[in-house]
Amino acid sequence: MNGDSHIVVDVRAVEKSFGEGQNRIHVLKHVNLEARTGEILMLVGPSGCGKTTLLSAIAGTLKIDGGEVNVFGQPLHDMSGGALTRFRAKHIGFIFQQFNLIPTLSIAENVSVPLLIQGVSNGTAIKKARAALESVGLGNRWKERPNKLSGGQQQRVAIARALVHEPPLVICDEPTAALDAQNGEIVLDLFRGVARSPDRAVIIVTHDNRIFSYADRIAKMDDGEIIEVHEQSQDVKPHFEHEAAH
Ligand SMILES: Nc1ncnc2c1ncn2[C@@H]1O[C@H](COP(=O)(O)OP(=O)(O)OP(=O)(O)O)[C@@H](O)[C@H]1O
Repeated sequence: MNGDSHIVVDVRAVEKSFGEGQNRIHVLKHVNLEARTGEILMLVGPSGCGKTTLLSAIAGTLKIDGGEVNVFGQPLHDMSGGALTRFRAKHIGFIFQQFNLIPTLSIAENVSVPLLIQGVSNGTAIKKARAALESVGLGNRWKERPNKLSGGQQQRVAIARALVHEPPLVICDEPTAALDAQNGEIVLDLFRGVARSPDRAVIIVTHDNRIFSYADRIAKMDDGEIIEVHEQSQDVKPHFEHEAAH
């Protein structure tokens, strides 16, 4: 990260509850968080503490009860319908826990979807999709359907799809859960490349302690609150821990 970084995600006093009456659970409790250009921000914390809920609020896929979510200066909490969809399509690449690949399309067609939404021609979209698949080590599988691929390979397709249109903000929920060390390293190096571009940022929710050294900052969450944000020196080259320490 450098001194010229800008705030790209500004989460302020965000509140979210699910359910009604006795079943109501308060999942986000006055959450404040910033993400800046040039960084990989990791969000960690125990299962059920609200990480995915917060990520969905930042991605604009979840309506919050209170507070503000500003992304590149745009108030997502005030946007709806087509404007929000268009904003997300252009600015945000997501990698969900479920890969959400379309089973009837080849993996190259799956990866080309974000480009087609932006009006890129079919031929150009497939060409770029194949290059994105190449970058995650699946260049020679481009014609195949998702169900022919392993879980880890499908996860890499989802990563290629999230990056293909070069969105300035990349948001990932457990992007390395199904990946071995070699592929995890390829993916984290791609994320680092994104985060080192001057106007881009990456936010990763993860339990995977093999990848913590790639974070510029780590935000710890517990029971609906951010309890600590810790800045990491990048003097030591980030590396993928080859021994899973789960
Ligand atoms: N759509 C929903 N309806 C009702 N409750 C929900 C909904 N989404 C999440 N929750 C609840 O909100 C709480 C936080 O869930 P969330 O998925 O954000 O946690 P998390 O920290 O991402 O967990 P994990 O690490 O296990 O993925 C949980 O108790 C969950 O059951």
